[in-house]
Amino acid sequence: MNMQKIRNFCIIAHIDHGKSTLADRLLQFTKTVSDREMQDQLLDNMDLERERGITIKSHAIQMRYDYKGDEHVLNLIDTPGHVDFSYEVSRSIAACEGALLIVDASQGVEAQTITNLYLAMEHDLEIIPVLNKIDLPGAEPEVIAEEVMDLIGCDREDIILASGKEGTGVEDILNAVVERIPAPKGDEKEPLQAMIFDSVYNPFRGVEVLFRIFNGTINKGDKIKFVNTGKEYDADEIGVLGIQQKPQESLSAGNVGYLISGIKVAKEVKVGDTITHIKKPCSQAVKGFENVKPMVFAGIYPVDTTEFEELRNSMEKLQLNDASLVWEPETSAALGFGFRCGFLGMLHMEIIQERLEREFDMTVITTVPSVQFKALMNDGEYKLINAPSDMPDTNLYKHIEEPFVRASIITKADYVGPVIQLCMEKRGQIKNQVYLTADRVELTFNMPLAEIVFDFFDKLKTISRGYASLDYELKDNQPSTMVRLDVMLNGEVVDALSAIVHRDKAYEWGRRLCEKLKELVPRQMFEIAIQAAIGTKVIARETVKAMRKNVLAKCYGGDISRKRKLLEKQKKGKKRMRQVGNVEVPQEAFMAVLKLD
Ligand SMILES: Nc1nc2c(ncn2[C@@H]2O[C@H](COP(=O)(O)OP(=O)(O)OP(=O)(O)O)[C@@H](O)[C@H]2O)c(=O)[nH]1
Repeated sequence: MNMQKIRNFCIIAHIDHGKSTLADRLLQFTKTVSDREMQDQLLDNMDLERERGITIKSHAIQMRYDYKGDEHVLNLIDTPGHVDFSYEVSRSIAACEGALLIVDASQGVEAQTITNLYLAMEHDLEIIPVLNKIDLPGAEPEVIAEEVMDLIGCDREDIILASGKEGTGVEDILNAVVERIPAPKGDEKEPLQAMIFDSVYNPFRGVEVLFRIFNGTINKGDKIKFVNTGKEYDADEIGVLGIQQKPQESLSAGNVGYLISGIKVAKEVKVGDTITHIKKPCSQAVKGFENVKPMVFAGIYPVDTTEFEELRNSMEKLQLNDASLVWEPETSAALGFGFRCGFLGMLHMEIIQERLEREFDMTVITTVPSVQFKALMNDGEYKLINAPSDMPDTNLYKHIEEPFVRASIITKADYVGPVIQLCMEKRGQIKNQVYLTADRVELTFNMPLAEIVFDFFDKLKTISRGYASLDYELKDNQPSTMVRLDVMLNGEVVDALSAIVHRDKAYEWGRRLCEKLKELVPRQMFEIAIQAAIGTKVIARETVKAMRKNVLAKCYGGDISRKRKLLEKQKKGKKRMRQVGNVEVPQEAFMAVLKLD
C-alpha cells in the first residue's frame, strides 16, 4: 500500500461522550461491516465491557474509504477512556498521526478530554475536534464550540458537528481524516522498527500482538525480537485487522497490523515495546516504553477455604489475558490462604473480581484496598508496603512515604467552594485554579493517591451534582505520618480488616469503622465486641448484642421440610460469610472501609 494513502488515527474522548457509538458509524459508513453484521458497539467485544458500557481494552480496525474516487486505508485505533487504563491510551496515541477529539455537545469539555488531548498534542497529532450528540435536546453546540476553540486554539469551521446516534456528520469526519491528518512517514528500507500498542489474548491462537510499523518491513516467517523483553520469536502470521483478521505476506512502514507467534501468556508482551529483526536490528527502540505499575493492592481470598487451588488456577488463567494484573500468595490469620493482588485502579479491581465470579464461578472476598507505601528503614533501605501486615514496627523505620498525585478537576464555577473543601478534607493542597470559560473551572491539587482511589470520585460527583470530572497522574512520594489501624472482634485482631491510615484521621476512621461494622456483623448467640486499635491502644468500641432467639425454635415440632428450607436459606446467606474466631463476618464488612462517610 502506498504510504500516502494511509491514515492512522485514534478517537479520544471523556468517558461516555460517545466514542464507541461514533466508531461503529464510521465502520458502517465505510462498509467495513455490513448492516447485518452490525451490532451495537462492535468494538467492545467483551461481555463485561458491553454491560458496563466502557471500553476496557483498546482495539484497532482497518477501513477502506473511497475519497473522491481515490481509495484510502484508514486505521482506527480505539482507546479506553478510563483513568485506570491511561497507559494504553498513551500507547495508542503514539501509534497515530491524528486524533478525533470527541466532545459531548451537552456536557462540554471534561477532565479526560483535556488529559487525552494533551497526550495527543505531546505526540504532535493533528486534532480534529468533533462535537457529538448534537441530536440531544440539551445540546449547546455553539457554547461548547467556544470551549473547544479556547482549549485547542482552532477556528469554528474546524469543528465538525455530529451525532453518532443518528449518523450525522460521519462523512465530514471521514473526509477530514483524509484531508487533515498527515500520511505516515518512515522508510520501508530501514531496519524494522515497530511499536506494540496492544495485545489481545486468544485462547486458541495465543497472544495476538498489535503493532504499528515506523520503519522497515516485516515478512511472514521473519525471525524477530522484542527489544525491551529481549525475547525472540518467529513471525508465524502477520496481517491487518478488519472485522476478521486478514493475513498478509508482508507489511511495511506506516502500516498497522497484528502478529501471531506462539506466545501463550499476555505477560510476555509489553505494550510500548519495539519489534525488530534479530539480524539487522534497528538502532533505537521506540521511545516512551514503561513497565506499567499497579496502583491499588488488595487481598483476594476464596470464601470456601478448600477452593484455594481453584482460585489459583483461575487467577493464572485471568493473567494469561490481563498482563496488568499481578499477584502473589499471601496468608491471613482471619481468611486463610489467598492472594495479594495489584491492580491499575479500583475499576480494574472490580473488573477482576467480577470476572473471577462470572467466568470462573468463584466466590471471593476482597480485602481493604491499599496503595503502595514505602518505609525508609533505619539502615537507609526502603521497604515496600503493599499490605498493612507489611508495616514494620515503629522503632525500625525513620519515616513512611506515601504516593501523591497531581489531580485535575473540572467543574462548574458554582461548585468550586465545595470541591475545594472536599479536597482539603482529603489532605489535598490546591495548586492552581483556571477559568476555562466564565462558568467552568479547572482546579489542580496535589493529593495523596490513597485518598483518591476509594470513594473520592463518588463524593465529587455528589457534591457537584454530577458537574465535575477528575483525572490524575502519579507525581511523587512524600513523607506522611501513617499508622496501622487494627480491628478486633472479641479481642482477636482480624488482619483482613486492618488498614494503613493517616494519624490525624485514625480516630475518626476507627470510630466510623466500628459503627459501620456494628451494622454489618449479624447478631449471633453471644455478644460481640468490635474494637479499633493502633498498636495496643484501643481507640473505639461498639458492641453487637447477643441474639435472643434461635431461628429453628419456631419450627419446633414442625414439618421437617420447613426446617430444611430455613437452614438452606441460612446457608445461602452464609455464602459470603467468613468465620473469624467464633464470629461470622460478611463480605460487606471487609469492604466497609470504602463506604465510611
Ligand atoms: N443522544 C445521543 N446519545 C448518544 C450518542 N452517541 C452515544 N450516545 C449514548 O451515549 C452513551 C455513551 O456512548 P458510548 O459510545 O458507549 O461512549 P464511549 O465514549 O465509547 O464510552 P466509553 O467506551 O465508556 O469511553 C450511550 O448510552 C450511547 O447510546 C449521540 O450521538 N446522541
